Amino acid sequence: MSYIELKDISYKYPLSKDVVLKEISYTFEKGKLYGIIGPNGGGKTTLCNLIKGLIPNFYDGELTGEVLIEGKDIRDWDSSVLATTIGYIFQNPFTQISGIKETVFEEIALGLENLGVEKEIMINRVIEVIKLLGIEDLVEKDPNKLSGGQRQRVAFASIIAMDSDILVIDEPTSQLDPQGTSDVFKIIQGLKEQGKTILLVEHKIDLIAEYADEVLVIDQGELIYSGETSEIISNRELLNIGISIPQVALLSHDMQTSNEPFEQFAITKSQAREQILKRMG
Ligand SMILES: Nc1ncnc2c1ncn2[C@@H]1O[C@H](COP(=O)(O)OP(=O)(O)OP(=O)(O)O)[C@@H](O)[C@H]1O
Repeated sequence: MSYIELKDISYKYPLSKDVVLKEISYTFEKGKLYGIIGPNGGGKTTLCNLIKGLIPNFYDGELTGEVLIEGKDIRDWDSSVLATTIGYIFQNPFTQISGIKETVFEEIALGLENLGVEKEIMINRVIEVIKLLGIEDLVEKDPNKLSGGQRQRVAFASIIAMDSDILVIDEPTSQLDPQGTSDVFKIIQGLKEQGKTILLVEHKIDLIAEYADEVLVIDQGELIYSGETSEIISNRELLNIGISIPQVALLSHDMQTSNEPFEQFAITKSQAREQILKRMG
């Protein structure tokens, strides 16, 4: 069933000469994780801004086509309902922090406070999220003095606290080390298991291979490939536009042309391991 629908979307920012999104149509289903990939400047963040409703509500510009959420045009949604239905984790965590709260605890509570959630429920919810993310050491800290990686975790916490049904996450691991990246992806997987619909911009293709159900490739404003993850990210044509494909997928391609191909095309290490173990009996 279509949950979010883009219908022939084209968009130009007020000050840009060029159209930044070009005739994009796609249907997103509830509870799936969608990876959005593509070269720099292709339009991924702009697409996120659109789905979050920042375009056209915050940015002007020229927009044609429709964004429907649960069948209703995004322009007809009440802005406060939209803000709670869709959580957005910005690419730059420095812009995510409100700047008006003195502690991380208050910062995480801010969205719930704005919604007028009862104090006790709010406190319990914030504590729950802090434990979930393992950021107990940050609660008393000044959010304005955190490192990029810490801000990224706090941004996650703030959004999870809101319990939005749709999460638009723009490069969540750009400021994180490998351990932090793996922790964040465990959280994203947990959110998916809770039935959230997740749109995730991420350059790390191995993570997309492992976690995404479907992938959209955006290049120069056009949706050039879209569909089921293994089909899209095993496409060697991606290399021509500067997108890497997982090493495991390259290995699978080699295997397909060998005398003993894999029974199933592998795009993650665990899938390749399974194929190899099968082969070994
Ligand atoms: N506020 C703005 N006003 C005018 N042009 C903009 C604005 N924001 C982005 N652009 C332009 O729109 C195009 C798409 O940018 P966007 O940030 O959506 O791409 P992206 O795929 O997310 O890039 P990256 O991977 O570098 O984050 C770029 O040419 C960019 O310069």
